[in-house]
Amino acid sequence: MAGELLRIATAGSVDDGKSTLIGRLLYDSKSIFTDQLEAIERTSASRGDEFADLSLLTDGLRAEREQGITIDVAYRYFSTPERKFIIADSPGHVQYTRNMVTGASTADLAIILIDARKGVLEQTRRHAFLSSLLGIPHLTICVNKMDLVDYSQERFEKIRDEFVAFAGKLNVTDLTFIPLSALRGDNVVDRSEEMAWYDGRPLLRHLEEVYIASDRNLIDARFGVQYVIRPQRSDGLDHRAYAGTVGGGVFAVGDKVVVLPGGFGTTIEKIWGPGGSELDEAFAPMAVSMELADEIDIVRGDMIVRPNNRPHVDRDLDAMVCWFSESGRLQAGSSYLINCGTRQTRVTVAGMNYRLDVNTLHRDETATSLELNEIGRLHLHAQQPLLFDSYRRNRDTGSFILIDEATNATVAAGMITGPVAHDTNVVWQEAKVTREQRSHRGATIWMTGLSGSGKSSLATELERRLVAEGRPAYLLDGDNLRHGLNSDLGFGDDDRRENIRRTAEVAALFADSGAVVLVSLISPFASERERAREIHQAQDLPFYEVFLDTPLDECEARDPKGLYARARAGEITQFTGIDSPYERPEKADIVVTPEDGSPAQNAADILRNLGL
Ligand SMILES: Nc1ncnc2c1ncn2[C@@H]1O[C@H](COP(=O)(O)OS(=O)(=O)O)[C@@H](OP(=O)(O)O)[C@H]1O
Ligand SMILES: Nc1ncnc2c1ncn2[C@@H]1O[C@H](COP(=O)(O)OP(=O)(O)O)[C@@H](O)[C@H]1O
Repeated sequence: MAGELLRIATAGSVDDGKSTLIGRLLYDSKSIFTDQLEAIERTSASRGDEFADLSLLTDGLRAEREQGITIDVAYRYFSTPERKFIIADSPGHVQYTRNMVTGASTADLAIILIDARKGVLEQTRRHAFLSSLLGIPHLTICVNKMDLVDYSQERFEKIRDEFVAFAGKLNVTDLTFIPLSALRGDNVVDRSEEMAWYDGRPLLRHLEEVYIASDRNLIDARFGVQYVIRPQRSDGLDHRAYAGTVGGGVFAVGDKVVVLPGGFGTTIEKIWGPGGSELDEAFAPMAVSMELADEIDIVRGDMIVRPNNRPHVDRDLDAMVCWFSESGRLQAGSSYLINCGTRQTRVTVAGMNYRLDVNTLHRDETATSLELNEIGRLHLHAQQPLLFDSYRRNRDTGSFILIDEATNATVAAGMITGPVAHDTNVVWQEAKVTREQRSHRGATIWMTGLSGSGKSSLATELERRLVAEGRPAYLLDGDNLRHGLNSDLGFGDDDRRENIRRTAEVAALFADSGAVVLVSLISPFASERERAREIHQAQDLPFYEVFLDTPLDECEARDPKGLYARARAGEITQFTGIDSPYERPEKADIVVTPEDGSPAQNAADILRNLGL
C-alpha cells in the first residue's frame, strides 16, 4: 500500500555488516532519505508542537524518552514510492537486550544478519528469541557476505536449515531468508546475477511488499483516556471530550461502549481528529478525542472499550520483564511506579517465576533478582487495578514500563503474559508429578462455530480416533456441560462469557493431566476465545482453534435440533446468528468449510497437521 509505514528493527553483531546493509539500502534505493527530518518538522508544526517530535514516527517510546532513559538506538528514515520505512538500528554489543526491547517493541519486521562464513551464532539465536518475545510479526534473515562463500547455494541452505530447526521452538509466524552481499549490493535492491539459484525477492522488494495490514489488532477496541477536555462553548453546556490514542480496534460514532474500570455503559456521540475535524470512525493508532452521550465521571487512566470485549481489570499480573538499569538490580519485594496504558500506579514485585537465559533459553527457577539486560518472568501486584491485555494479543495494551520512584528513571520494560490468581491468600500448590513424568502430553483443540456448523460431529470423530490410538482424549461439549458444570448459565452475553471461561479452565486442567481435550462450544466472542488460548499458553499447553466456517444458511438448512426454526418463529431469543452475534475468528489455526468433506476426513487431516 502506498505510503504505508514499515517499522524495521535490525540486529546483528558488530561486523556482520549491518551498517553496510543499511547504507546500501539507502544508497541503492535512491530514496528520499535526506529530508525526513524536515517532513517530521512539518508534521509537528502542523500539530502545533514546538519541536520536531521524532516519536511521531517511533511512538511507543515516548514514555521512555520522557523518563530520561538514553536509548542507544539510531533511527533512520527512508521511503520509496511504495512505502515509508523506519529502521531502528540497535548496536550489537553490551546493551543489546535493552536496546532491542526499547527499539524494536513497535517493529513490524526484524532483520537479523548472519555472516555466511560464520553461520548461526549464539547471538543470532538471542536476537531471534528477542524478536519472538517482542512479538515482531515478520522475521527476515539476511545471510550476508555471500560473495565470500562463492555465492554457494549449499552454504545458504545449510544456514537456513539450522536456523529453522531452532526457530521451531519460537513463536515466529513469518520467516524469510535472503542470501545477499551488502558490500557488493547482491540481492539488496537488485537481484543478484551471481545467485541465479535464488528465486525469491531482493531485500528491498521484500520490505516493500511484506503484508502487514492484517498484523494490526482490529478486533479489540481500546481507548485509554489521556486527557479530559472541557471546551468552552457558546451554549454554556458542559461538552466534555476525552483525548487519547486508539490502542486497538475501531471506534465509530454510535457505538455502544463501556468505560472501565467503572463499567458504565454509554454511546459514542462524536469523534474528533487531530486537526479538529469530525470523524465517523477512528482506529489504531490514531490520536483522537471522543464525546459520549452520557455524563460519566471519567478520569485520565480510564479506558473506553466495547461491552463484549473487555481487557483484564486486575491488580495482579504476570509478565516478562527486561531490566535496564545499570545502577542496581531488580529484586523480589521491591516497589516501582508502573506506566501501563495511560495509568500510573505503584507495583510490588510479588514473586519471580524464573530468570531466562536468552542465550540458551534455560529457565533458572531459583533466581530472585535481575541484573542489567536480564529477563525474568514476574508476578507484579499493583496498588490500583490496571487495565491490560496480554502482550501477545495487543502490544499496546499489553506492555508497560517500570520507573524508579527515587530517580524517576525508567528501569525496566515489560510484556504482560496475563493476570494471576486474585486472592493472595491462596497460593499455588505445586504438584509433585511433573508434566514430563506423565505418559502423554496434553493439548486442547477448540472447535468454534455456529450451532449446526459441525463442531460436535468433528469433535466426536477426533475423540474416537485418538482413543482408538491409545491416546487419552476427552470431549467437552457445550450442550453437555450446560447440563452440569454450567447449568446455572443462560445465553446472555455475560453468561456465555462465563461459560467459555469455565470451559477453558477445565480444558486446561485436562490438558495438563495429559489428555487431548476436544472442546465443542459456539464460543461466539473473539476476546473470550483468545482468553482461552491465554489460559493455556500461561501453562505452556498447546491450544489450537478450529473454526467450523459453515455459512448461516447452511446451518439453518441442516437445523438438526429444529432450533433455528424456533428462533425464527420467535420462540427462542438470543440465538446465535439470528439475534445474538458470532464473531468470526480472524486467525484460527485451522478453518474447516463444508467443502472440506466429512467429519471423518477432517478429523484425519487435523490430527495429521497437528502431529497428534
Ligand atoms: N439461544 C441460543 N443460542 C445458541 N445456542 C443455543 C441457544 N439456546 C439453546 N442453544 C443450544 O445450546 C448449544 C450452545 O451452547 P454453547 O455452550 O456452545 O454456547 S456458547 O458458547 O455459550 O455461546 C447449541 O448447541 P450446538 O448446536 O451444538 O452448537 C444449541 O443446541
Ligand atoms: N462435514 C460435514 N458435512 C456435512 N454435514 C455435516 C458435517 N459435519 C456435521 N454435519 C451435519 O451438520 C449437523 C450439525 O452438526 P453438529 O456436529 O451437531 O453441529 P454443532 O455441534 O456445531 O451444532 C448434523 O446434522 C451433522 O450430521
